[in-house]
Amino acid sequence: MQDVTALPEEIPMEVQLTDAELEAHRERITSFIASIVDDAGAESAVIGLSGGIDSTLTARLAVEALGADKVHGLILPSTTNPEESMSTAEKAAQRLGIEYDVIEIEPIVSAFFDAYPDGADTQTAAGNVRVRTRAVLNYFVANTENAIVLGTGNRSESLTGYFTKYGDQAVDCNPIGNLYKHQVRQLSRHVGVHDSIIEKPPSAEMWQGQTDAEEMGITYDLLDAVLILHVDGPLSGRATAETLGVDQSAIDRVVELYEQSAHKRRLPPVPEELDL
Ligand SMILES: Nc1ncnc2c1ncn2[C@@H]1O[C@H](COP(=O)(O)OP(=O)(O)OC[C@H]2O[C@@H]([n+]3cccc(C(=O)O)c3)[C@H](O)[C@@H]2O)[C@@H](O)[C@H]1O
Ligand SMILES: Nc1ncnc2c1ncn2[C@@H]1O[C@H](COP(=O)(O)OP(=O)(O)OP(=O)(O)O)[C@@H](O)[C@H]1O
Ligand SMILES: [Mg+2]
Repeated sequence: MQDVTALPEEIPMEVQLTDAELEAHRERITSFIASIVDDAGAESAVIGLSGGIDSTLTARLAVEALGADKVHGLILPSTTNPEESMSTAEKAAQRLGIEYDVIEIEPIVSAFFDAYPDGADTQTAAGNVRVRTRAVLNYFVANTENAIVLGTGNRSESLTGYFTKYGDQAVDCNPIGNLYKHQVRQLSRHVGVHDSIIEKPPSAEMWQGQTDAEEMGITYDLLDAVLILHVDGPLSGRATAETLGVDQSAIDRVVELYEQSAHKRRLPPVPEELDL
């Protein structure tokens, strides 16, 4: 796996956000959350808490936007979540002073596996059942409490399709959706998310030992650089590889992830209108 821990300084990227820019993002995101809830006539927001950086940052900004009494955390452990992650999620909820429930999802997941045993041992298919089960619970609570479901998706995940269709993507809004993963880390530091959460390797925890970087075959730092320069930016693939000092194969991998996941970034298509 290729890595670039320190990107060459001459790369003209908005990689390092200044304090003023981070404050602007904070302000934009908190007003966004407040207006989404308000415009929907909702009373509060629901968010799944995993003990990871995306959900901890989003929950923190939601508390800033709405107040702690208007944010409801759901901690939804399964057999594939390390206990440490779930206790980190609980501590984060307690630190934020929000109401939270811990609901074990394995009995629900087992019912799916009993109903269709062929998929139970298929790593991604089974993991996606866990992710989609959480989405059902998020909306069960949102419907009950007249609440909005806050998503935690970021731009790096969106552009690579690194999420479960109608799973963790099944939400009402994505407050940190404009931020690349390294910017999520910067904003998390800026608002005071605990270092241990910022430094933990990102993982969907859909199976034991899973990490985002290993599954995607690229680190977030390199992924973000390629997204910024090539997928979102003006450089050719070759110029991006040369600028970053990495093999073309890294660029090809990112482009492959981006192209293969186009279907996850649009609404389900319908046939063209008949011209009768
Ligand atoms: N071209 C196309 N046009 C329309 N639909 C298409 C399609 N290709 C596949 N599909 C549909 O999409 C399905 C595959 O997509 P999906 O069901 O999402 O499944 P898939 O993309 O295979 O798996 C989800 C991926 O997201 C990762 N993930 C999930 C959840 C959280 C996180 C995290 O970072 O925390 C990461 C997970 O590790 C895995 O790599 C296919 O079964 C098919 O139904
Ligand atoms: N065990 C869980 N309980 C409740 N929600 C969860 C759980 N696992 C995942 N989620 C929800 O799914 C989202 C997507 O997971 P993802 O791993 O991308 O984010 P994260 O765990 O917050 O951050 P990261 O793993 O990158 O540090 C989480 O942010 C959270 O909202
Ligand atoms: Mg995670």
